[in-house]
Amino acid sequence: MFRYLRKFKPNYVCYISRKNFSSEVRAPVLNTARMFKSSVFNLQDATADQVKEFLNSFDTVLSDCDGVLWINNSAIPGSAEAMNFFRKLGKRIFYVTNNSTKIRSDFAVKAQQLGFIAEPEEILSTAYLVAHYLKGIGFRKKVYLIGSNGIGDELKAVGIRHIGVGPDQVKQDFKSMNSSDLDPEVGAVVVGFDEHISYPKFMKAASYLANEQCLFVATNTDERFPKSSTVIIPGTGTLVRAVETCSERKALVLGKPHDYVRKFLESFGLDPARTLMIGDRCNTDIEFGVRCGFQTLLVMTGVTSPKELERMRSDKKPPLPDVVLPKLGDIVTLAS
Ligand SMILES: C[C@H](OP(=O)(O)O)C(=O)O
Ligand SMILES: [Mg+2]
Repeated sequence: MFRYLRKFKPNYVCYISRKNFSSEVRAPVLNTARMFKSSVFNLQDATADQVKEFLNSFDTVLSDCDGVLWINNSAIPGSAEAMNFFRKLGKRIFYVTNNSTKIRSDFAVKAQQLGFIAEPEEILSTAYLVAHYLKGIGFRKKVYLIGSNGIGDELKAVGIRHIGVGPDQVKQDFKSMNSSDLDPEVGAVVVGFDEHISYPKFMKAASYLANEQCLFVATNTDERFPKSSTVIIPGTGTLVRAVETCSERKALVLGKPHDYVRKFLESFGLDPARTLMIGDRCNTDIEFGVRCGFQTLLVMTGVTSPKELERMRSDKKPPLPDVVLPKLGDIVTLAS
């Protein structure tokens, strides 16, 4: 069994065995990205040989979606070419997204329409993870869902009933809500992205969670969606933290950078040292890659701006990516 030693933080040295990328051992391994002798290495400064060696240093590509491949429904220029280029090189491809608004097959259709080669089985979305988790623990009750049909349909696909999708506006004096408004069969509250979020939904979620036996599961805690130029788009983390506050409970979060998605990926027998995690957000994508011992590539087309990265780098604020690129498509130009 191979064992690798790598300084992860100045006062933090730990080991990783090649096959185990448990978050208990947080040691990314020495790898080609390390050959650049510093983290946050801009691949645009690499020599042609270094780019070649980097491309030969991984067999599997896990790519985040929002902010790396597309923003909303517009592909980021060059990203489809890059992902299809990796596939042509024989790399295994997974799309690992904290987005919970679609079932896997709909994500695959969206990706194909934007020029990406993608199969449903290659999509790892948090809606699918929620259904996979509840089915895995033998959950038989009903879910009160703050979220979209993406989660609802994945739950239905594994035979789990749910209520709550869609608008739920304040009808009367909201303080007059009483237990007759609650469904006694509910045994879990799930929180994902919900454009119809409302005060009654917070009241219902908190009331169900007043029962300690009621499970509390969340898809992700991204603070914001990738920035548009002028407005801030609150992410799912906004909703999850609100329900945590009013319920005085902590959610089990299934998406990046947390344990459940890591454990799910372990079932594919990936070799951490030869896996590349590509992301636009350091506290989810890069953190996830570092926890798993993957190589990490940060692109500047989503949440993290060059200025923010510079600040993180000067503050030595982990997790820092191994390598960076302005946009994913640049890798094809560098390799040609
Ligand atoms: C931002 C996140 O998507 P991801 O960047 O993980 O694809 C989400 O849609 O909540
Ligand atoms: Mg993203």
